[in-house]
Amino acid sequence: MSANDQQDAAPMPLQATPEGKAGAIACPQDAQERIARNVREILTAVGEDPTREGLRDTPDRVAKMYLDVFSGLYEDPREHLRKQFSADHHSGVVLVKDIRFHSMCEHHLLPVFGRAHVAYLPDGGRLTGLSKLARLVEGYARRPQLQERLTDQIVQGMVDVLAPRAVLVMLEAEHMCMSLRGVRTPGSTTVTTGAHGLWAEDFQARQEIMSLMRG
Ligand SMILES: Nc1nc2c(ncn2[C@@H]2O[C@H](COP(=O)(O)OP(=O)(O)OP(=O)(O)O)[C@@H](O)[C@H]2O)c(=O)[nH]1
Ligand SMILES: [Zn+2]
Repeated sequence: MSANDQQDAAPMPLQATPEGKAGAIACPQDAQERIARNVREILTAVGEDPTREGLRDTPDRVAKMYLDVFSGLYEDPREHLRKQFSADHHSGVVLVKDIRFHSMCEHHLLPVFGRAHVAYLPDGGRLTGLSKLARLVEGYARRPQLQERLTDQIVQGMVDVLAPRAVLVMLEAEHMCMSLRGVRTPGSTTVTTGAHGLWAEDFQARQEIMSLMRG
């Protein structure tokens, strides 16, 4: 592959998922002010004084924080994959391991963090930039999420844009809602996988990629 091979892929229409959540939504104009107002209310409700010096700017800080950690709602992460290269004759596995990500559990709005391993088998015609796979993970992670949905959206995003022969995604993550509160099991890790194409159908082939991911 040479630098001259780099090209923008022809735009292809992206299908909305049944939940309509794969793409971008518009950020409400008054989001910052509304979040801040409600954080002030939470502080008051727990018996704090939101006007004391240390808390005075907290509602605004928290509002900015939420708009940052949920910024993936306002982009279609699949757009990153449109930057493509001609694959020449490469038809082997492309695996990006250990993509660190942070997300937010949609049940408790507490952080989920871990590593994503993302692999695909190009169709012989299309490769995307390696960093774009990490950007895809990041875009879907920066939303209120379930780990299973995050996994599936990453798989589907790659299928939608790259039309690969196979995709395998594995996420290993710790949920603060399980360590900080509730059952209180710090250090436990949840592993989820999602597969498409050859790696969904062929157990042996899937095991080979999983051992590369874990190796
Ligand atoms: N499947 C799945 N469950 C999740 C995820 N994040 C959090 N949960 C779970 O969502 C569940 C919510 O259960 P509820 O009983 O409604 O809430 P809760 O009373 O706060 O539950 P506890 O966490 O058990 O105290 C909990 O079991 C969480 O562990 C996720 O990404 N995937
Ligand atoms: Zn949770």
